[in-house]
Amino acid sequence: MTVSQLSLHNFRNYQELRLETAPGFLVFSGENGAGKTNILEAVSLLAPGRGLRRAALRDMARQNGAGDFAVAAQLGDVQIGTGTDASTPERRRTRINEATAPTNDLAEWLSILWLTPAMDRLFMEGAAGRRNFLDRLVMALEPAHARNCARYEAARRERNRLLADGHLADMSWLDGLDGQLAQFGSLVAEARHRMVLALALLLEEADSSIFATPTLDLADDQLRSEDLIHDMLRRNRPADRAAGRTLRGPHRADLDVFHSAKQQPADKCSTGEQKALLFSIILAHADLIAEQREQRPVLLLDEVAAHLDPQRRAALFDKLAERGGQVWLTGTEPALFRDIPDNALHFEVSDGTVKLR
Ligand SMILES: Nc1ncnc2c1ncn2[C@@H]1O[C@H](COP(=O)(O)OP(=O)(O)OP(=O)(O)O)[C@@H](O)[C@H]1O
Repeated sequence: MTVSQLSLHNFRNYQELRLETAPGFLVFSGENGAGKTNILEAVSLLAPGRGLRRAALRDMARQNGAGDFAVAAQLGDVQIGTGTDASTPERRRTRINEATAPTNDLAEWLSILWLTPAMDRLFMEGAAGRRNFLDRLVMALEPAHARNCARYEAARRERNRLLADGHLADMSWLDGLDGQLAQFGSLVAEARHRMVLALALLLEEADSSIFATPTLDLADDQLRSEDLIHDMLRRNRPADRAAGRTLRGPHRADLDVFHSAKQQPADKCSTGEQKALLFSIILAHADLIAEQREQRPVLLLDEVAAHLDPQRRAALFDKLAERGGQVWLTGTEPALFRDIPDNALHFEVSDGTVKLR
């Protein structure tokens, strides 16, 4: 499935926009602040979660607009849409084929992944960013992962509240929450484990001549079965009570990435090498989606071309073209996309308007 039409209403610097798109490459160029990333962010909202900037919904609504916003897409004969109402700007609403639907159901329709300049620091910063990236990779493969993560998080929040309040007279409540954490935590951890194993197999065979090949590992990966998680939660109750929160569990998972050839952890690699590791992961993951979901991903690549030398840039375009799917690319200079396949659609973005070049 790919996006055949994108419509925006009061989203960031777009009052109204309707864009006819096609499978393959979609290139958006224009000067700084024109609204290129905003388009990619809009597409990223067609997946569960907070989108590629992880921004608050309120910030996405156009300033000086009515306070609401809408992003809608046509996927062949399927219509999906998400946004807010002016009366409830903090609440996201989603519609699939004109019927209200849980936002997590969006994962059933599109496998969306992105790389943004902010992700250049993915390996340097805390585990939360990598966990988020990991869960996106899993969700693009197994749509149910979005729902399982949400259920785990809801149970964890509730358990943390109980631990922080110290109202533990009703132990059966805590028992029930531990059961839920173990059940959904196990589904989350098993899905991450499956994806990392499958991706590692593809990465072993990947061509490492252009982009460095990583090996992947999951921290605390033994803690996967429902029974093990349940036992751990029971044993950790005194420590959790003292801390007022759940100290251990799948919410602390981390994705460890190593540069295979250099035998170095990713955070010790150069900026360019780190970016190359991310490209390798994204490309292998696109193959995994094709293999397991029999569809191609929608890739949102924000300003990736500018940071590659011409040879690597051309190699990236080739590799993406081989894989098919839909690739949304941004850059300030149209010249950056000279080596892109002929059938690409080039758009010029200027101050919240988009024109076909
Ligand atoms: N809620 C909003 N309402 C109106 N305008 C907004 C809103 N949020 C952001 N903007 C505007 O959108 C513009 C930024 O758009 P975007 O980040 O898409 O630019 P870009 O073309 O990707 O730029 P760059 O090349 O610098 O990355 C800025 O001018 C910003 O002020």
